[in-house]
Amino acid sequence: MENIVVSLSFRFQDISSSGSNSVHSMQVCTEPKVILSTDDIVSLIGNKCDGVIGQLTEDWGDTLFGALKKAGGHAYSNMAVGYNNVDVDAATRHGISVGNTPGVLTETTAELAAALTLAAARRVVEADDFMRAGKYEGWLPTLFVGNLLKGQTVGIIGAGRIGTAYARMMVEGFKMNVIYYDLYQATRLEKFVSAYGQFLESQGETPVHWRRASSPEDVLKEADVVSLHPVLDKTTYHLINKERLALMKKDAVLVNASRGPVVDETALVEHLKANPMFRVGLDVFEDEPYMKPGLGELSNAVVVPHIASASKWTREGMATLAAQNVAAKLKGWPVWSSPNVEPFLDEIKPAPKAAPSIINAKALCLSSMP
Ligand SMILES: NC(=O)C1=CN([C@@H]2O[C@H](COP(=O)(O)OP(=O)(O)OC[C@H]3O[C@@H](n4cnc5c(N)ncnc54)[C@H](O)[C@@H]3O)[C@@H](O)[C@H]2O)C=CC1
Ligand SMILES: O=C(O)C(=O)CO
Repeated sequence: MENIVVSLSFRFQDISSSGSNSVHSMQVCTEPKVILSTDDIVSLIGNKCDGVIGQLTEDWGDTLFGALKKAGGHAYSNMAVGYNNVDVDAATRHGISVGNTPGVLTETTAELAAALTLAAARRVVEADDFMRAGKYEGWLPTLFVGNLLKGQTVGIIGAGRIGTAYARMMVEGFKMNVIYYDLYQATRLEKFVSAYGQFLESQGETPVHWRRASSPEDVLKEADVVSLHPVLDKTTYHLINKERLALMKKDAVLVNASRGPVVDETALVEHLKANPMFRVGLDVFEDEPYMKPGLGELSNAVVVPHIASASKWTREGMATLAAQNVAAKLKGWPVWSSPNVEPFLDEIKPAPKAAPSIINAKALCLSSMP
């Protein structure tokens, strides 16, 4: 009998009908309290638990991995692609695998970043408030004038899966040029923009272009819109600070759907106050669930509560991948080595007998397939 603790209630797909004789017992936490503390999770783990699916709001460090190991556990998965809340070295020391859920969030998160870009650039939330307050007296040439995106430059910091998907949306949708900064070359993105530029030219339209920047500063100075999509680690903590904000255009749009601490939010509040034409769209906050003082009162900030991955398809996909990460480890199955996780989402064909994404697979010497 295997016990798995799931620290949030959601529709859970059957992971136990995969041909093995072992029986899984699954406890889905349905506490009305939605954010669990470390103590809550320790008591949910109890003294017999084989694996846990946890959330990005939880602090998965030595205490929790120690408690899981003591309860006989050896598998953990974040129900998220980002895992800055997980001390992977601590998990490895305890012999526990750490899964995450890449790929199924890419387009959903990029779409919300695009929505925040438009909302901020075209002042959608301010205008909606104005309308509901009964202040609209008739069309005016000067009412809620914002920024046109077409032909401008979008800057991407962190051009991985989500950064690339967002860039493509802005290129295809608004014919924006791209400047990006990443530690690695975004070859797929470069090829796409080049090919799309050639297509536009063949239609007699102005082509789009891309440029790989040599520093974040380069992006911030040149771009009209900057969207942040890097991982959160020591290299990206407060990547956007007072000095770098000062480099941006006075009427630029900044979007953050990565992690709150990538931006020094206190510096951002001061920048927004001093530059009323500068606008931000924020899905994530430095001290979630709180905003830094003053941010909530600023009309040049659009703020939403970390909903970038909140589409039904994505949330079901995240749950499926997280469950399969844990179940596969408990069954001793190998780790999926392809970035394509679609085979795990097929509702007709059985899922591959593999763990979709294990971060410390190498450190734990887990075998891989295909
Ligand atoms: N707001 C939300 O609901 C969501 C937020 N996220 C966040 O987005 C992040 C990115 O997700 P993916 O695109 O799937 O990951 P990814 O791993 O494909 O992309 C991250 C990119 O950041 C780059 N990077 C790392 N350090 C950097 C640095 N110092 N400067 C510039 N770039 C750097 C990497 O080279 C990589 O290309 C996640 O780690 C997570 O924190 C992800 C999904 C939903
Ligand atoms: O997957 C992630 O990293 C998230 O932030 C989920 O929304």
